[in-house]
Amino acid sequence: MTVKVVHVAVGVVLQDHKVLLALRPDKLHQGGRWEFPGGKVEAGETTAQALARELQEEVDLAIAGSTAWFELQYAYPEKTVLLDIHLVQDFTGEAKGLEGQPVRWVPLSELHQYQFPDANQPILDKLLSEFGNPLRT
Ligand SMILES: Nc1nc2c([nH]c(=O)n2[C@@H]2O[C@H](COP(=O)(O)OP(=O)(O)OP(=O)(O)O)[C@@H](O)[C@H]2O)c(=O)[nH]1
Ligand SMILES: [Mg+2]
Repeated sequence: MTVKVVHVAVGVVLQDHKVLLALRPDKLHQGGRWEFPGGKVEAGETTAQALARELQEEVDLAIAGSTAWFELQYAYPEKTVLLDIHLVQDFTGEAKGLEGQPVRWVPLSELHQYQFPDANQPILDKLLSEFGNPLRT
């Protein structure tokens, strides 16, 4: 049996040791968890294009570009996702939840207080190991 894999562009948007999180509405898959903004890559789009579109649509940020960071595949009971994670450090605009969702700039040192989709643990680990060094400000 072939499993359909949903390709998702995920943006880790960083500014001053803070990362942008948005709360997934309860009715959605993994609802009530805090996510890195992003969404499904549509036919004919590159991941970077999909990410730029999603960040504009969801949190009102215009990004100047993004850097592919790493990918991870995760099998939820109901679907399998391929998270294509990009770093974003160059953008304009003030982040706001255009779909009514709360958004927050969260210091890396406070990430452990948030609940994320089950697939996200490797993203959090890598974020803290590469950017979370409190000795470097
Ligand atoms: N955006 C985002 N999606 C994630 C993360 N972690 C994770 O497992 N996902 C999963 O990736 C899938 C696609 O994300 P999405 O719901 O944002 O897709 P989308 O914006 O295109 O939504 P739509 O289909 O309602 O238009 C969801 O099943 C979601 O649970 C994350 O950190 N950010
Ligand atoms: Mg989305």
